[in-house]
Amino acid sequence: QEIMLQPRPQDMKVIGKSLTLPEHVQLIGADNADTDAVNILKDLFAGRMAKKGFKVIIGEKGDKAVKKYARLVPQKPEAYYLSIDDKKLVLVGSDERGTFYGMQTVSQLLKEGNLPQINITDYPDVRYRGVVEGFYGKPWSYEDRVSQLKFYGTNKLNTYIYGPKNDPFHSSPNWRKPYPQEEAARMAELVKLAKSNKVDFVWAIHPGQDIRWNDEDRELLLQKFGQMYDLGIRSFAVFFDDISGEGTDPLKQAELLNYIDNQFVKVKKDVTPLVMCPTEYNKSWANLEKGYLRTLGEKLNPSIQIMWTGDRVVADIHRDGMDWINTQIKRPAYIWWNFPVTDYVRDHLLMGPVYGNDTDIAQTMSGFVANPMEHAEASKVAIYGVADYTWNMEKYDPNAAWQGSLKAIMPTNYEALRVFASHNSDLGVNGHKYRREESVIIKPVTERFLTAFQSESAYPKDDFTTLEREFKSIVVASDILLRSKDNDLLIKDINPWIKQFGLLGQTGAAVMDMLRDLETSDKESFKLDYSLVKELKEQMFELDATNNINPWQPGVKVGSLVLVPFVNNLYAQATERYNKQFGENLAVVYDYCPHTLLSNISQVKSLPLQLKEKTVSLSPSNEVIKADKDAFITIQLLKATKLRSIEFNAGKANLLQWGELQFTTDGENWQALACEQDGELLKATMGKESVKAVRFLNKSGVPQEFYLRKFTLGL
Ligand SMILES: CCCC(=O)N[C@H]1/C(=N/OC(=O)Nc2ccccc2)O[C@H](CO)[C@@H](O)[C@@H]1O
Repeated sequence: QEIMLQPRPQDMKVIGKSLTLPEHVQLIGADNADTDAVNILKDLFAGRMAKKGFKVIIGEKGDKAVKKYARLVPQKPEAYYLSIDDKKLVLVGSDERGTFYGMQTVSQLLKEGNLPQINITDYPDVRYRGVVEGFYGKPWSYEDRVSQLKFYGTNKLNTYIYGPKNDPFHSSPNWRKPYPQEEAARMAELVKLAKSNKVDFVWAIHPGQDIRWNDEDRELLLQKFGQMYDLGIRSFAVFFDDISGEGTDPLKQAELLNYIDNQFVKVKKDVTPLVMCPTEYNKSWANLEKGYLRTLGEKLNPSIQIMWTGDRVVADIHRDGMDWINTQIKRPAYIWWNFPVTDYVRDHLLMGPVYGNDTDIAQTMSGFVANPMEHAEASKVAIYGVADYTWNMEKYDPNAAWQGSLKAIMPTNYEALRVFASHNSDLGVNGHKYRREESVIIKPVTERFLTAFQSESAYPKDDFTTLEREFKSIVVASDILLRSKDNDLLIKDINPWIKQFGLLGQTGAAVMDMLRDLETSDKESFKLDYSLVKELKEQMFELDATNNINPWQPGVKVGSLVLVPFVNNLYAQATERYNKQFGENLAVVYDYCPHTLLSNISQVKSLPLQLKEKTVSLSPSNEVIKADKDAFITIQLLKATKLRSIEFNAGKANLLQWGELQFTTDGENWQALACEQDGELLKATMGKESVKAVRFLNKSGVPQEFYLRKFTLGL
């Protein structure tokens, strides 16, 4: 069958039938070839080394041993030429990484236990490829990072940027301080592991929020870089994202970076080009009159890489957007792709395919790094796709890469993981309005089925069977994953979601049973299945309320785009059908949120409302909210209700000087709420009226900035 390699090689030709592994292998050139590559080679052919036998000729262009083949290697970084026939295996790298990557390919070819006869000429399309650990939330563990770096070596990714927002020594104010001994030692170990996997460990600093543009801070920054250099770091980045104030000045930023470039990078000689993250890092924030980007483009030394997230903070990358930014910054942008990061939708997992980026833009970018989830293992699905996409962009196939990633991270229980991942790929409603496909195969069946059921016409029997099988396969997949030994790190990390997924499968199956009971007019069974669904939904609610607790998007959501709405709607409508058919009055329960968010602040108006047992809340967001005068945020209830509590936290203690919490009983006339202030938290003292809506209003007559920490009504 066709040989599938990850990433897909640029050019591959099978030149004969596969051979059995040779008894004796004679290494030629091993003492000059890349050590890491030779180590893999010796593992692969362990026990077969001999003075005479099947020749394995290995080396980099310029090595004597491979002189004869040097012209066959592309003149590009990290390229290699691999040829296997019945007499010999030849592997030539354009550099050490090329040889190492060629050896990764040999390792994949030998997986089947035999030796294909093949010619491969290969090289990466994008220069810097990999991951930026740049999310808000719990940084990855040491164990996570070890597993990641090995994964990058196997998948030919050459860049890992260390920039976790919540690491105090990465960001303000402690970027000035050295790491404590223990942490420094762990970092040094990771750097060594990165090196042996041909990964640049890029240490990023995030000084912008409190940096002073003076010699003292400049020297402190160089000192910190020097300390990191002594730990083995040879690649550095400076992030100026998500800051306000003096630190956002492009001239000062450029001067500082050029100084670091001239006084540190150029002096050390073995340090890779500096990478910087601008304050205006996406097109929707670019202020062309101010000329921030143009200033950076003009002033920054040409070798300094400038990061870019695309047209918006979270966006897929397209040709026109690349042409636009490259013109502004006068160099190819270095893409920071904010996927599969979930620090703004923490209750969701993103395990679907990598898709949506143009495939004709490899030459327009100097780098492409993905910002992952705090769930390191689960992020490997997307990282695997990025490895394939950035190595051979034109030929990238999202679905093939997705299937390959699932097999790579769970070789035995691949099928169970595929079922799980296929229904856990969308983000749900979110402030960035970025969405993904989910439950793609079953989606049309659910729509067709629900339409048929609602219109009282007979639903297609095979659709019923398809749906019933899908829910059963979900229950089976969940049980298999919970016991799987394929990848303990993964199963441990996403355990709550796997359990929730199993409950969803059971709930769906029970709803299908309710429909069967209607068909057979079996009232008793219907009532039992109805109670079972009610119980299962309460278990899901309970699991959602007691796992993955965090102040932003708490809880455990699965199948939120298609399956959950489908099961909820069908459950409610089957109950309505039962009540009508048998003159009963079982409670008809939907789970959608009946309340409404209204706002004239663009960053806020598409945020989701979260309905819990006794509260309705606005989902908090990390970002600074820019509110013009008369800006408002309103939670409007389905019907006027006596409220238990009203809480509002905008991360500002002086809130009541410019803002006001108000309520209305009729949706027209607003009156101020008397509040007590506890730090930044506003608590309204409750009256006896029934409230139709509550709003926060900027009544200062001037724009204000604040954070959305909490806006919760107690029902
Ligand atoms: C070059 C990209 C910088 C970036 O994306 N920064 C953060 C980031 N920033 O996004 C914002 O919307 N930031 C922001 C918006 C308004 C005001 C201040 C910050 O979004 C990601 C997803 O949430 C986070 O993981 C990142 O750490």
